[in-house]
Amino acid sequence: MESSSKEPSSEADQPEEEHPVKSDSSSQPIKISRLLRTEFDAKYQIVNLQTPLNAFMSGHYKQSFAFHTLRSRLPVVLTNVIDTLTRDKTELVAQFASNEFAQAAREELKIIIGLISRLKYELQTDKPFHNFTGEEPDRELWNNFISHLPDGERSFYRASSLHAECYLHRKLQSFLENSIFLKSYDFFAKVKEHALTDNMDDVLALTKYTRRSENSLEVFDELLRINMWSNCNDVASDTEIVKQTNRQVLENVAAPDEHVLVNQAAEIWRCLDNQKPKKQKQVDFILDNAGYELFSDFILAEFMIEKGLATKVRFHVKAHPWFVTDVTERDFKWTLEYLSQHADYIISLIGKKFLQFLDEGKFELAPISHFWTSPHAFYSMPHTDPELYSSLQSSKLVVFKGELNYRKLLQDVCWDTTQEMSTCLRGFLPSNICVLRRVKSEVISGLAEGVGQALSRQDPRWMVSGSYGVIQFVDGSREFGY
Ligand SMILES: O=P(O)(O)OC[C@H]1O[C@](O)(CO)[C@@H](O)[C@@H]1O
Repeated sequence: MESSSKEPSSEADQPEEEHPVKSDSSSQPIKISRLLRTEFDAKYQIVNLQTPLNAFMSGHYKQSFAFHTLRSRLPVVLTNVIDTLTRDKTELVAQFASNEFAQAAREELKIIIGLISRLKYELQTDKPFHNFTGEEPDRELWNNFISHLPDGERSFYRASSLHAECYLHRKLQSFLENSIFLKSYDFFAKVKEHALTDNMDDVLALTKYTRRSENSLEVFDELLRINMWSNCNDVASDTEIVKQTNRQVLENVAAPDEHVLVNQAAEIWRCLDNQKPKKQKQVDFILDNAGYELFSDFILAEFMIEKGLATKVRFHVKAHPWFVTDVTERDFKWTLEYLSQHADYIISLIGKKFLQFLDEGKFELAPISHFWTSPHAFYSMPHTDPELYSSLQSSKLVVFKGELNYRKLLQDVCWDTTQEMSTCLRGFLPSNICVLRRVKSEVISGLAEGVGQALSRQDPRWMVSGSYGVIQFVDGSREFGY
């Protein structure tokens, strides 16, 4: 989803270009953008700064990844959706409408393309968020949220980027929800399917590697690292590292990995492997991306079940397509079916085993909650979705996968990198918490003193490249008496 095929058409469409010029005082090239505000910056009051410490991530700060996302990445996502709809028009009409209604479906498709173009224009011109006025099941939640945003934080570049990104993806989905013919269409279904089918070598390698694993902390630690590195769907295609890293982990799992900035595997192991036998030990996975990442989630969950670390793993999926590659119920089931029917015997066997786990209640799909596709940071869960919060309280460990979950845990704030994670959670601690995430934005906490500074000197893009990761743990036991 990262490549664009459209030419920018207006000033607001122009990507940020940085033209190297010679400064007067030295022969060093400097960037014009450092000297001049662009028309865009002036119009939308963008400041040429990094995100200040303790501020929300926002497109307001030009030197932030949030700005890059709003200015360059999200318009491309929308352009690609429009391109796909235009390209697949005939196929879609045939799939979703009978002959009798083909013309009406074509008209509707045109309207949807128009709505997406309008959303893109609103994004590029920092327009305010609009209420939801259709049949969205979570309409009230969203409208309530929008109405409580302070005046100056209700548009794309003024809002926190968490809110802006969530709003954009929610609006995109609402165009389908409110359609007649395309209600059940998923703009990103094919992208998600390819995220698995294009990576079957990795699926097979991981399957073979994890058969007959020992029940030990070392193996568990490896699996956590493999799983954390699998969180790569969203990382820009400039990072060849992404593909390689997982292979490296598979090939040389014993090697110390200085790209894992925090590794609390031992604490997670202790939390699950406490000697006291328990009748029920449930682990919850708050899933992120479909494809190879979801497969690697199944592998980690399988290990937990088979080694007695959990009696049940409950998977939380998104209520509807979300952030391009997030797992929905359909993706979850499609993945299991695809694996179980695969021509490769080993893959089909593992697919069938996972289906059996589902039958036996060792794997479970959690009830669908709109909280995961809301704009809310997780600390608000006890108030906005008390039922979900209390269901997580019965879990031994809640595993949060990926970047967006991490940002929601930390409220999308640019914390001091050494801030304790438990502080950043702002009281959100339904149970023990584990996060497995590649670092893709400036939101991070829990690093040792000096690590952030050293990385910034060595690699200024360390926070956004996706080539560093964290395996973090927050102990919820004291509070809840586990
Ligand atoms: O799939 P993940 O790990 O949640 O990553 C997606 C997120 O990462 C980003 O690319 C950077 O924060 C966001 O735009 C998006 O929220």
